[in-house]
Amino acid sequence: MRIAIIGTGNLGSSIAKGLIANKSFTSLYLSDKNTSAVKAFENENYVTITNDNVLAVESSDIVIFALQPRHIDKVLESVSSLITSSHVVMSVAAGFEISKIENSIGSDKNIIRVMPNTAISIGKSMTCLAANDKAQDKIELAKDIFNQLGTTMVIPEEQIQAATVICASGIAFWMRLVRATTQGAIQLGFEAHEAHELALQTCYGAASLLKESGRHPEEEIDRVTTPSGCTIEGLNEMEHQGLSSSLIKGINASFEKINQLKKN
Ligand SMILES: NC(=O)C1=CN([C@@H]2O[C@H](COP(=O)(O)OP(=O)(O)OC[C@H]3O[C@@H](n4cnc5c(N)ncnc54)[C@H](O)[C@@H]3O)[C@@H](O)[C@H]2O)C=CC1
Ligand SMILES: O=C(O)[C@@H]1CCC=N1
Repeated sequence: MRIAIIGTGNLGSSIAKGLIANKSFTSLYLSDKNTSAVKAFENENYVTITNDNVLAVESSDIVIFALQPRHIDKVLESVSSLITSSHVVMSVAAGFEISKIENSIGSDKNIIRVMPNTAISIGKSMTCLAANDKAQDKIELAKDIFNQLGTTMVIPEEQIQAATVICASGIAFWMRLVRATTQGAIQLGFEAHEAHELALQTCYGAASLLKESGRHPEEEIDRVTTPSGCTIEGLNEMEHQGLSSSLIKGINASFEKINQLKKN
């Protein structure tokens, strides 16, 4: 597979890191105006770092556009004449619909919207995929690539905005929960580095329990909450203060915002 990533900022460089760790390409072009985020990969085999988007597109079969929504239109226009019906074009731009990409490069081209998160750099992304009509038979190829970098789910394009909030923004939401736990632990007397380790491993354990047991979170909660014990005391206080409610409201606020971005 000859792959190019156009835009190697936060997400583009994370995808590159994951692909390089898996060596899942025959060539990888990393193209950006500013290549500082991928400088560390310059000596990797079969990796070319460049400022030349045209060279990257011409040298690849799969082109991943990891640009901000305000830049992607111009870049697509600048390379549209080079994109053939055998290319597979992937875009991670949040709120940027397939129809807009089709307007730039044509609906006869293979287009797949990909919504990963930054855990892709360590092969643990939750990546959602949606393809245009032409690329329905390329979705397996996209799954093959992104399953090496975590887990994939194919969804209708209408759900990509919601998936962005839950999975891409979700990384930030979970980070804040981990951070808040460390702040609580420091207040209870742990050193900051100890608090961080305690919070992190407990969070990892909770996610692993759900993944490996297949049980519902409330079933796991029932196993921890001793009658009249400290866990239910804390949990109920958190709910009185609106823990679940504020999380759900935050998710809805993010969703409203991403839908506004889509209209711009
Ligand atoms: N950061 C995240 O966790 C996630 C981001 N996204 C989406 O991914 C996209 C990229 O986000 P980030 O990586 O955070 O942005 P970023 O700003 O870190 O990276 C974008 C890169 O594009 C480059 N660029 C701009 N114009 C260019 C041009 N003409 N030619 C070549 N390169 C050019 C910039 O120099 C920059 O390095 C956005 O559309 C965002 O909505 C999607 C999922 C998760
Ligand atoms: O915050 C944002 O708008 C982008 C999309 C999801 C993650 N980062």
